[in-house]
Amino acid sequence: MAQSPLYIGFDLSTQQLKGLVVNSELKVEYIAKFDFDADSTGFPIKKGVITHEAEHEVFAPVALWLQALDSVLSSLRRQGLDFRRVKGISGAGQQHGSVYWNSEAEGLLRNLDPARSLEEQLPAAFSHPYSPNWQDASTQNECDEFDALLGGPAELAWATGSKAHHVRVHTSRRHGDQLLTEPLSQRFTGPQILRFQRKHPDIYQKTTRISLVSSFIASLFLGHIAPFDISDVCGMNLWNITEGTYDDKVLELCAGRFGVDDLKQKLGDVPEDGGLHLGPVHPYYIQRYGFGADCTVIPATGDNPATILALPLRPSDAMVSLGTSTTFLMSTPSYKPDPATHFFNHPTTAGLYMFMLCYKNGGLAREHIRDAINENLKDTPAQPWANFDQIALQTPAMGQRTPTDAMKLGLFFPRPEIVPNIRSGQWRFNYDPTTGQLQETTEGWTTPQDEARAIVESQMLSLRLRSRGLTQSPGNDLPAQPRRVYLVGGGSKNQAIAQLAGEILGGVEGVYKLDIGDNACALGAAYKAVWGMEREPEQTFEHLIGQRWREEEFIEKIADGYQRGVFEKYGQAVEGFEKMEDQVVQQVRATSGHVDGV
Ligand SMILES: Nc1ncnc2c1ncn2[C@@H]1O[C@H](COP(=O)(O)OP(=O)(O)O)[C@@H](O)[C@H]1O
Ligand SMILES: O=C(CO)[C@@H](O)[C@H](O)COP(=O)(O)O
Repeated sequence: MAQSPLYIGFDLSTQQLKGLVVNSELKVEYIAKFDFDADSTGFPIKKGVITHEAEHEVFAPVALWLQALDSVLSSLRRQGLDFRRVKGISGAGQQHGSVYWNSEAEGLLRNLDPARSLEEQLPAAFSHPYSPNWQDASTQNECDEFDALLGGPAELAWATGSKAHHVRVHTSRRHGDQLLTEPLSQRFTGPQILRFQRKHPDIYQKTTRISLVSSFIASLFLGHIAPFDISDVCGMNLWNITEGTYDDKVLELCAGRFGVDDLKQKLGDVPEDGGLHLGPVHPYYIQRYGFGADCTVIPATGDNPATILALPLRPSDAMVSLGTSTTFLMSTPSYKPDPATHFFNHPTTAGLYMFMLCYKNGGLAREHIRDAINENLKDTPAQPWANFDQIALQTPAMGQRTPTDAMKLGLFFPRPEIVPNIRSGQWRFNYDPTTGQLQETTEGWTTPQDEARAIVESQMLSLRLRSRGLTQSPGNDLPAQPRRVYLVGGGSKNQAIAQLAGEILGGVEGVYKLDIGDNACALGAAYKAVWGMEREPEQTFEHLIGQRWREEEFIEKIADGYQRGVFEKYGQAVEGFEKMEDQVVQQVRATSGHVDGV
């Protein structure tokens, strides 16, 4: 019997490259991983990047990724993958990073020699050997200019889906006698290109094309420079989402004296079809690894857009990625941009958008409280979350031991936060929902115990506050809420967090975790390749994946979602939470200068 075709999704993220192989039935057959810090040779990196403290620059050596790609392919071959079965390749790239190619690039890519590695052959193709990373914080001035250009952050968000992400003085905090500066990431590509153009005008001039990390992956497989993907291009602050074209005004600022036409050439066209056949895989891969000549390259997208492709996500579903940071993703037909959130084109489906919230304080902030509780109890169990979980579940909702108690609300940001854009710090409040009275105090708080529930509640209330305009009533007089909440990432293993996520965010059908855990974005990229290659004319991604999706094998229900009464009580808490955030932002503005809108 003929074996099923296979499809590879690559995930080129900050700290690793993964290759994940699925068959037409969406079942994972192989996974290979290259950890940049642990497995690379010859690069002075830490957590996948190089940091220049003085200028707040964070960047990655592009040659590192070349080394990683040959290594992942070799690893898949060692595992026994028959590359002749692979009919499609797609990928997921860390968002916002850019790669700068020179005039030699097309020739070098076209003439790749299978006897030599990518790392041996391609470094000469780059006009600049480094890719600015999404954690970079060197573009304060450029972000200010981007935000001011169209009238303000809200106008830039309306045009491009996001404001320029940056911070001002409020990132500084006192630690004893020292003034520590903790810049936030200014991660969108447009301001990065503007700074590059001004700082290295000669190199900018010699740059013939600019790739995103996603289109860079596709370019390596194609053997020529691939276009941007329709979703990932929205992470640049250069693409006008409603008009479906680059925004000329923003390009004018970004290109400076080199001119818009020149920049447009560097950026290239953006095809609308996320399943487009970009072309066959380059002979390098056929001869070196045994790919067939009929293997096709499909546009690679950003890692967050790829994550929503890891399942047939419906517009009323929500995904929460509980990693080092927290990201909240929804697919939605509504375009409602706001300076605190991000909108992207959906990676596969015209007429849909991806809504994203990206928080810096996720797992790390929860770990601080987990460790404080273990220390307080003088007990660090083998499962370090055991005490945190038990206490979080024993604590009543909003810490209200009796119905007349005040609700306990807090913000817990050991690192500067993106949502809201604010310096690091901790704030605790009591809130009386009957009078609307809010008071900054720790009265009635047992610290750190009460904080276990309070931090999870705080993180989930922030998600509910910012996504409520996108949810709808599922009918039967139920309040607006997601149909399902899907958890991915390291924190999705945590039963207590799952339960609180359901109580606060709702989800009429419950809270689920993906079997694939932390490989969701590589899986989404592989599914994109399946769809690109096997779709019928006009068949949507959701339809094709939905038909082949085997719920019982791929996901697990881990908690109830909507509970009448509890959800409504958290509705009152959202009001208090919003007030509290406003108050804290005002306070910080008064004491340390400018803060962006919440
Ligand atoms: N059982 C658990 N309960 C809560 N959080 C957990 C648990 N196991 C791992 N985590 C959290 O998962 C995070 C790492 O998730 P992961 O998705 O691997 O991260 P990354 O975003 O860096 O890829 C850590 O911050 C850790 O605190
Ligand atoms: O900046 C963002 C999203 O806007 C990050 O989510 C990057 O996309 C990096 O992803 P990882 O490498 O951490 O997966």
